[in-house]
Amino acid sequence: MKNTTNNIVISQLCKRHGEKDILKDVSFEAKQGRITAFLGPNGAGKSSTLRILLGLDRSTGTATFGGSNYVTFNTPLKVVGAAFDGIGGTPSRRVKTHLKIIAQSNNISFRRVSEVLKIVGLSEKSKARLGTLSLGEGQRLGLAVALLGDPQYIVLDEPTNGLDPTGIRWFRKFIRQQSDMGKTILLSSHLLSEVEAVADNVVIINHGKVIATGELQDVMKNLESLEDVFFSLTEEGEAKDEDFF
Ligand SMILES: Nc1ncnc2c1ncn2[C@@H]1O[C@H](COP(=O)(O)OP(=O)(O)OP(=O)(O)O)[C@@H](O)[C@H]1O
Repeated sequence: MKNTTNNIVISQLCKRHGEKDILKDVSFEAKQGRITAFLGPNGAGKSSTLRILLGLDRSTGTATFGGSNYVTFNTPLKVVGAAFDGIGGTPSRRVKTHLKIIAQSNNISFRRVSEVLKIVGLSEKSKARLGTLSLGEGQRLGLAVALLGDPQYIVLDEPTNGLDPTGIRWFRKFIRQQSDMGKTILLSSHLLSEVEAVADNVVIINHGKVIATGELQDVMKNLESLEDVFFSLTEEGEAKDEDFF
């Protein structure tokens, strides 16, 4: 039986920038062994929530991994693997060196570097310079970094951006394998079709407010697609953001 204590719990996050409330009492859970998609149109508040979860920004409310704040972890990569847009690092640095530097900072064995490169299909690029990687290869490298410490929690911001159809198919299989291993997975997306293909649970956010949450099947109940759910739950017109599809 799967342990259910390794959950990501977001509770009552409120965040204001100037006059604007960008997060309004955001609460939800991502459960162990499940893929939870955090879905919403551009500007809905997804990245802001994930940044708070990863200790990169502050707010009221709490955001925890198995009951602990990200900032309390001494070697965070061994607990949480996260991938955001961009891979960082100097463009002239080689892929393997990049991973070794990150591994060293978290007390992770260099042996793990070759392992994660193999998992994400980048072994042949280990000597390539970061600046020469394609967008999709950069995404894979971001996933390699996330996996370095073999973490329980995986948090990914728009992980399929820049991937071609083969890459997207690969990603779906990859992330399912990770959840089957009992990992807790939270990924953000503004693409409904992507979420429908990969998620067990879904949390929909719009204008900084969670408007639906639950098992994908339940949220979709009696509706043909998440597009219908989204339009049925948001104000007509306002939510019709072409970029959402
Ligand atoms: N530092 C900041 N100062 C002012 N406003 C901000 C700041 N950071 C975010 N915002 C605003 O907060 C809202 C939510 O932004 P956020 O990046 O969280 O959205 P998102 O759902 O991740 O969107 P996308 O899909 O486009 O990445 C947006 O209206 C954005 O302009």
